[in-house]
Amino acid sequence: MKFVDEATIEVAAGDGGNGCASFRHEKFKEFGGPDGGDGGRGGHVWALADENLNTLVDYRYTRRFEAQRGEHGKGSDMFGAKGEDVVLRMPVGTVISDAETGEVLAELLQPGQKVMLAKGGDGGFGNLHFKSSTNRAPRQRTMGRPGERRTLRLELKVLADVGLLGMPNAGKSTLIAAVSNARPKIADYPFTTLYPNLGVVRVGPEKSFVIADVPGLIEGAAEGAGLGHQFLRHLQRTRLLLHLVDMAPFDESVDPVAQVRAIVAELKKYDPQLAAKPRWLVLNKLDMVPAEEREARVRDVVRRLRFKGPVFAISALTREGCEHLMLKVYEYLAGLRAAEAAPVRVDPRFDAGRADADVAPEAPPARRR
Ligand SMILES: Nc1nc2c(ncn2[C@@H]2O[C@H](COP(=O)(O)OP(=O)(O)OP(=O)(O)O)[C@@H](O)[C@H]2O)c(=O)[nH]1
Ligand SMILES: [Mg+2]
Repeated sequence: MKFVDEATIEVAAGDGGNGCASFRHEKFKEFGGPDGGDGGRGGHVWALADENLNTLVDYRYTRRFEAQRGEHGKGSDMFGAKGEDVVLRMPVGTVISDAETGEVLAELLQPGQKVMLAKGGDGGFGNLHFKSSTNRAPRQRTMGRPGERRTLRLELKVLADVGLLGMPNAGKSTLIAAVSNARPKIADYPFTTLYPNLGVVRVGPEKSFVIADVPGLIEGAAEGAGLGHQFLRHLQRTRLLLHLVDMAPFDESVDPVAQVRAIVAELKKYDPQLAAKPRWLVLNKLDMVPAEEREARVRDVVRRLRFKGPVFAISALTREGCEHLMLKVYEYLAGLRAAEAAPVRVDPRFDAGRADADVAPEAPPARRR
C-alpha cells in the first residue's frame, strides 16, 4: 500500500558558470586588455507552500529536480547569464528534512512561504576581474562553484484543529461525514479509512474549524501493527483529540474500557506529547444501546477509566448529540484563540516555568574606574 503523504526527493542546484580568460582583439591595438567575463550563478531550488495542494503525490513520480547551471563567461566583457531557479510547489503542512541527518530544514506553515532547498553555485571570475595596476594582462580566471545537492525527506502533516482518534470501526468517518463537508468512505469493516480526511465544520457564520479523520489505530500500532502509527503524526498539530469509542461492538466480549486503554497506551508509546494533548471522550453508537441502559453504561465506562475530561454520548449515525459536541468543540477552540490573541507577557528572566530558558545570564555591572 502506498501513501502519498511522504516522499523522498533529490534536489540539485545549478553549478556556477566558469569565468573566462580572454583578451581584446582590436585592429591597431596590439595589447588589448583582458575582457573575460564572469560566469553566471547556478539556479537555486526552492520550495513554495501552495494552499491549493493537498498531497505530495507529485513527488512520488518525479523525484529528481535540477536547476539550470549558470552560463560560462565569455570574451568581449560578456558575463554568463544566471541559471533559472526551480520552484517546487508543496502543500501547506509539509515538513522538509535532510534525509541523511534527519535534521528538519523547514516547515511550510503559511501559504506563499518560500524556502531555499539548494543554493546555486556562484559563477567564477573572468580575467577582467583580476586586472590591476601591476598586472595588466592577467590570465587567471576561476571556475564556477558547484551547486548544492541534497536528498530531502518530505512529510505532510495535516493542519487540523481537531483530530479524531479511535479503534477501527469506531465511527470516526461517520462522525466527520455527519458534521462536516467531508465525504469519506464508511463501511462496517475495520481499516476502511486508509488516508486522512479533512473536513470543515461550520457551527455558524464565520465560525468554523477543521477536523481530521485518520485511519483507526490498534494495539501494537506503535510497533507498526495495522496501518501503524504513520498517521499519528497528523494528530500532532491538532489542539484537541476526540477519542471515539464504540459502545456497541459486534463482539459483545469486547470491553470499551479496554479499547480506550489500548489506544492511550499506543499514544504514549508513540509520542508522550500527543498523549498529553487535551482529549475528550466521545462515546458513540448510543442508538444501539437500549434507552434505559444508556446512562448507566456511560457512567460505568467513565468511572472505570477514571476519566476526568469532558465526556459526550452521541450517535454519529442518527446524529444525536453531534451538534452539541461540535458547539462545545468550537467554544473550546475559540477560547484558546482568544487566549493566544492576548498573550500574557512575562519577562523570560522571571518565567521560572521555562525549562529551556535560553536567556543569557545578566552581564555583571561594569566596574567604575
Ligand atoms: N448504529 C450505529 N452505527 C454506527 C454509528 N457510527 C458508525 N456506525 C457504523 O459503524 C461502521 C464503521 O463506521 P466508520 O465511520 O467507517 O468507522 P471508522 O472509525 O471510520 O473506521 P475505520 O476507518 O476503519 O477506522 C459503519 O458500518 C457505520 O455505519 C452509530 O452511531 N450508530
Ligand atoms: Mg474511517
